[in-house]
Amino acid sequence: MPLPAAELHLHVEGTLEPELAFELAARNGVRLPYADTDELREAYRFEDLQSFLNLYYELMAVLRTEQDFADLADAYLARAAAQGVRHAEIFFDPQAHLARGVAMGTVVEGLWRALASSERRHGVSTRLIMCFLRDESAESALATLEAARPYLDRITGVGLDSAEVGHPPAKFREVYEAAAALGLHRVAHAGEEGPPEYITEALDVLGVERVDHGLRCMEDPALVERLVRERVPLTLCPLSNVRLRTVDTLADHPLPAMLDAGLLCTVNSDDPAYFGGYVGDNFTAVRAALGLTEDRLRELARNSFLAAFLDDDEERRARYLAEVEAYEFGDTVA
Ligand SMILES: Nc1ncnc2[nH]cnc12
Ligand SMILES: [Zn+2]
Repeated sequence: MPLPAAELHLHVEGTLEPELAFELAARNGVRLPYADTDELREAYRFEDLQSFLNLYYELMAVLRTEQDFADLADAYLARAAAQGVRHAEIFFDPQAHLARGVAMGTVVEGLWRALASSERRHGVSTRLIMCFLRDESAESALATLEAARPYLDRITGVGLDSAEVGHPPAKFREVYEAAAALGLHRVAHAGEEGPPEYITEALDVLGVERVDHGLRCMEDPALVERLVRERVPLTLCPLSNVRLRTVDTLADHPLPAMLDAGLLCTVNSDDPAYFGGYVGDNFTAVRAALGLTEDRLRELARNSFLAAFLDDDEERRARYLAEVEAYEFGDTVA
């Protein structure tokens, strides 16, 4: 039985497996510049975040209808459930779809079709987090929030993703203020490739409640101290870090040092179709490469539920936390 966990850093577009990409391409009459799934998988060798993003945005061309988004999310939820995910807070990138002429309603209602039946079909509770693309303008982010207004009953929070370096969080002060005024939760990618200062700025200027990645906080001891003191959750993605060369190998990942420092770390999959594994695979990999003890693994699972946006359902959080405490480890965690 897999370790129960919440997934808090997951881009739904990053769950597009090659097989589904070709199926949707055929369904929608979209031509992909790859002969087959093997040739596509060959393209999954990334130099850095940008080289991944290029492919990630290119493949989105196959997502056109509500049913496409529903099928994408449902396939993720099935895989995640099989690996122990009990609760998933799912990012999506509306600007990447709006730019292709796919309406906000198509994206949100399509995703919602899968999310609405997720508990019944997969035993996974869900939340939706709408991300702004940080390499687009602040005005575009504001227009995106405006376009999302009719769907805000389906959206729990906002996030910030895409190419980090050169696009500091402060650029998005206004849209985060507007999101806060609408009662939305706030997170942001910071300290993946960008410097520790971006993490501080995300906290101080955007008022984020969690930091996505946050890996480079380890370069600034005062920032680590602050993150520990303020109990700011970090949504780490170990396999992603290796594939995007943020760390050299999994054995070099700072996760053990981060836990030793008292940081509230969680383990997530980011873009599992591209980075070689879902949440359980990430747990399995860090357990093997970093020799994490059962206590540490349980702490990571506990942290995921503590950091989840379940403030509107504390009973559920308590139930999930009890599952973590009752979990009996075997040879595998996925
Ligand atoms: N790891 C990542 N960093 C920034 N933007 C992303 N969009 C999808 N995955 C991302
Ligand atoms: Zn991410």
